[in-house]
Amino acid sequence: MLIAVDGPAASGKGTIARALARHFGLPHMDTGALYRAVGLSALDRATSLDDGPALAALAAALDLSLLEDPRLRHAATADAASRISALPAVRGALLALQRSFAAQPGGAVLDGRDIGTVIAPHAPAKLFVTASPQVRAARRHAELPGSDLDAVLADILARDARDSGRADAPLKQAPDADLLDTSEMTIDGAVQRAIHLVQSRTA
Ligand SMILES: Nc1ncnc2c1ncn2[C@@H]1O[C@H](COP(=O)(O)OP(=O)(O)OP(=O)(O)O)[C@@H](O)[C@H]1O
Ligand SMILES: Nc1ccn([C@@H]2O[C@H](COP(=O)(O)O)[C@@H](O)[C@H]2O)c(=O)n1
Repeated sequence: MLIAVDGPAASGKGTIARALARHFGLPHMDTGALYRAVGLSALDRATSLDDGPALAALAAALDLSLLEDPRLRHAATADAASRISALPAVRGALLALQRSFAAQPGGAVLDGRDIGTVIAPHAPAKLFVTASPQVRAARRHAELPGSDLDAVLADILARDARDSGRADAPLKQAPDADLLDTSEMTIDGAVQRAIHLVQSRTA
């Protein structure tokens, strides 16, 4: 069973994707972490966030230990990830890794921005998870001690605009994806709804 989960920043797609993976006994890939790792690697090396060839080289030889780095969740890393992910050379360098994860026997759950549209458009179950920007900002603010709610909201809106507005693999709902707006849902409620939607697509 292959499940594609997409949505904007802090919508809850990672929480839902992990819960689906546990429920259906599938491996899970957080593809945003790959872009964050490339962004973090670029910040560490002072590589320009506009230098496509240099960033693609970092992505192609990605140090997977960076996926465990706590700095991956910092706002500066998220911002860098959002900038470098607009570059086709970077996206191209991460494509094979994601597609081969999606192609493993038995299936997988992947979450990101372009899973249902580019990485696995053939996935039988696709969710587009969203929530209002205010709700997403409040959730992210609660996760980041010492953060400023207005700054978190501004960061989320800027990332939404960049992720949706780029030419290559923009954030958008696939035509055959089920929309799941979690603004008014608890985590448990959202997970139960997601399981039901996947079951109805794969029965
Ligand atoms: N339905 C919900 N109700 C309340 N809190 C939620 C809900 N879903 C997720 N959360 C919380 O919101 C925060 C963001 O969720 P999560 O990390 O799953 O979002 P995401 O879309 O994967 O974020 P990102 O794209 O930035 O990686 C987490 O603290 C999570 O526990
Ligand atoms: N499939 C994807 C996944 C992520 N991105 C970019 O990475 C940034 C960080 O992702 P999170 O899911 O961890 O928030 C995100 O803002 C996107 O710019 C992507 O382009 N494609």
